[in-house]
Amino acid sequence: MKLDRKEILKSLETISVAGEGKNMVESGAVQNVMTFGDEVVVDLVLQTPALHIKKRAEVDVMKAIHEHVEQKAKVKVNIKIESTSKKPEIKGKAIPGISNIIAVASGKGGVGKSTVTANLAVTLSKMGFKVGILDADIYGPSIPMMFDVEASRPLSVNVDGKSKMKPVENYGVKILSIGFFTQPNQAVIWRGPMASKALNQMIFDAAWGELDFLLVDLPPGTGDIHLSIMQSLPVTGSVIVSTPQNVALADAKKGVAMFRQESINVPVLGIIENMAYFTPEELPENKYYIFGREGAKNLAKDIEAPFLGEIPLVQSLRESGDIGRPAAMQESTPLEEAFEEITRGMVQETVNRNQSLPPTEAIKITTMAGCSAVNKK
Ligand SMILES: Nc1ncnc2c1ncn2[C@@H]1O[C@H](COP(=O)(O)OP(=O)(O)OP(=O)(O)O)[C@@H](O)[C@H]1O
Repeated sequence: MKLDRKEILKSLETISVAGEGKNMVESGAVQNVMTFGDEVVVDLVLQTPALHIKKRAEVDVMKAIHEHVEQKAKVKVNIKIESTSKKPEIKGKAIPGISNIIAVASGKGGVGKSTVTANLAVTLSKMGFKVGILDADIYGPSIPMMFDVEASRPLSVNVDGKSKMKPVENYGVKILSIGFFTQPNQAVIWRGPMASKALNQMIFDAAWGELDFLLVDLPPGTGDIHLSIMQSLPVTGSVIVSTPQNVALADAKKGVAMFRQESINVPVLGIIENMAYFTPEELPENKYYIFGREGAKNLAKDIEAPFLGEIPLVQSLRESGDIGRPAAMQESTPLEEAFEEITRGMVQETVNRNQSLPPTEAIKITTMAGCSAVNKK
């Protein structure tokens, strides 16, 4: 069997890379096509490290050649990532010692963003990562309660002759929250610039030490405060929490649009579906889809973002939040497993995203993703 290179190129003109209008040949994504007997090697250059786009490009190339040229051709696709000026760039000053800053956002309030943040943090810590949470929810900082440190206050420490805030620590997670600086029950009304200043201090004037992940629990919505955080902090990526309900999904979509707008350009590492279904503790097999079914999963598909997983609505998750001991700490439970799967996905997406960053950071985190806790399935 001899394969014709021109025919192969013609077949590749029928497909495009996800997110690009032009066909693969015209857009320059196809760099080279080589044939050896019944073998074809296609070299592709993509501008995004997103795993699902790479996978889709590979499958599309194979399909096009099998359908239009030769069904039995052995197709090999080599993919190289070459970032252009459009690539997500990290803005703001790098913070020494902090490898990845992940913004957790929701769009709508009350969908469980803080609950998810707290459980992602303890899961990352159990996996061996060094983790911090910056609770930036100026309207209702709930992280101190979820970690049972409401009465604590950050101490001042001296670092290289400068006085810095030492984060409060519990369950292996370092925490700074806007809630530490307000009285309980005091309504916090911060104007955008004031809140940004306080947040900047909690990041740049704090002694976080070495962190693999700093999770930022954002306020709900897509307001000024989000814009200033995104533009002043070197945010690696964002994670969006939504329930399957339409009103929550519409707001989650706005959140995604905010992260993807040109002036912000923070990659969306994934969508998490919270309160996916209700399960009574005594009847764990029963699932009631009270907010609708798979809404956030479908949203992820629509906007071509990874779906990281779902968390059911269970009473123990609410209770553990209220008593200040995140549910994912309880071993061998379905909730622990669900959070582990989601966390592994988030780490993997961070690794993928970091392929377009300077090697030091990417290598560091890639090595850790190989650790047994992260790979455990
Ligand atoms: N999967 C779940 N099952 C049961 N209860 C949950 C679940 N997720 C969250 N909750 C509860 O719902 C309430 C709201 O959750 P949480 O404070 O995490 O939401 P949020 O999105 O951070 O809210 P906001 O940012 O608007 O303050 C809390 O009481 C929490 O315990």
